[in-house]
Amino acid sequence: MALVVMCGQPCSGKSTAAACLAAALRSSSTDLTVRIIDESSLHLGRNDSYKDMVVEKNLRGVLRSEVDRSVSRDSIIIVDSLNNIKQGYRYELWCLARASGVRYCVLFCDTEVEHCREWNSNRQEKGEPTYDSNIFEDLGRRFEKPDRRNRWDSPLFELFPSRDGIVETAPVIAEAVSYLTKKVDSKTRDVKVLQPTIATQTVRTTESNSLYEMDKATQEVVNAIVEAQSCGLGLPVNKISVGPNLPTINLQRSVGLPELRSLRRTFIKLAGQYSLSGPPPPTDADSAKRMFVDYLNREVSA
Ligand SMILES: Nc1ncnc2c1ncn2[C@@H]1O[C@H](COP(=O)(O)OP(=O)(O)OP(=O)(O)O)[C@@H](O)[C@H]1O
Repeated sequence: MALVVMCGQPCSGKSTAAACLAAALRSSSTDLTVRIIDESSLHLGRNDSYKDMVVEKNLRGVLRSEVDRSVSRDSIIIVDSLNNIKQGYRYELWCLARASGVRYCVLFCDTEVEHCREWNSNRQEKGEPTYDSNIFEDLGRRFEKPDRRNRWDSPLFELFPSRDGIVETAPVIAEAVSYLTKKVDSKTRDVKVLQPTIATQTVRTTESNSLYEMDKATQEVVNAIVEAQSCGLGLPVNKISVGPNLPTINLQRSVGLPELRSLRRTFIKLAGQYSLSGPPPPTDADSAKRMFVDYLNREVSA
């Protein structure tokens, strides 16, 4: 149905605004599916995700593949991340929306950087996770303000959190809700539903596909282990098959779900990093499963 891209400086109020928009959308219609995708929903920490270009690129890849998988004609997806780079990121998200033929908009928290800095340091007192100051300053410098003349920054809804605060009843939130939920008919000219083109479909089938396949295939391997272990009442289980012509999983000890999740995350990160300097991650499910099973057999050898 729609993709909403949050955008703003670090600690500018994006998550607060995303939550207000989601609440306003949900109260506008009870049968609307609204989902927020952010770093924490993918178990990614702020400082770890932005400490250098490699992990930052990896974070973008993971978020993008999650968006690619989730965006659909019957739900509203809100991507709550910095989305600070126009060409490298907002443009790619716009391409994903276009490839899926859904509505698209950007909700910008236009907060002056000195307020963001102050709110970031106030977070410490509230016991919330903060950005380290070097990471905060670096992200602040690199921020590329959205410009409504760009297709990928349009339509642009702007909030001014330091001046107006952020509330569910803000007029801009109401405008965004109306844009996102308006019924489109032949007379509705102010709502754009993006149409796929060959170019945007190609974007979908390249890098995001690799990450998507990797994500899905590794999840299937984890499910197979969890299922086999639950049948074996928590004892180590060997020779778990995940498909014909694939190596079997031979774990020397029983591995709990949190450890499996963490191994899976590390594996996906490593595969993403490898793809920066070498070949791209595997695009087919079997290769991804083979690599992940080999990795698990090596990592859980004692
Ligand atoms: N208008 C405001 N006035 C004062 N503090 C605010 C305001 N809006 C948000 N904050 C505070 O700023 C902090 C960051 O808010 P929020 O998490 O919404 O920002 P964010 O842009 O999503 O941050 P991040 O970049 O870490 O994802 C929170 O502690 C929040 O309470």
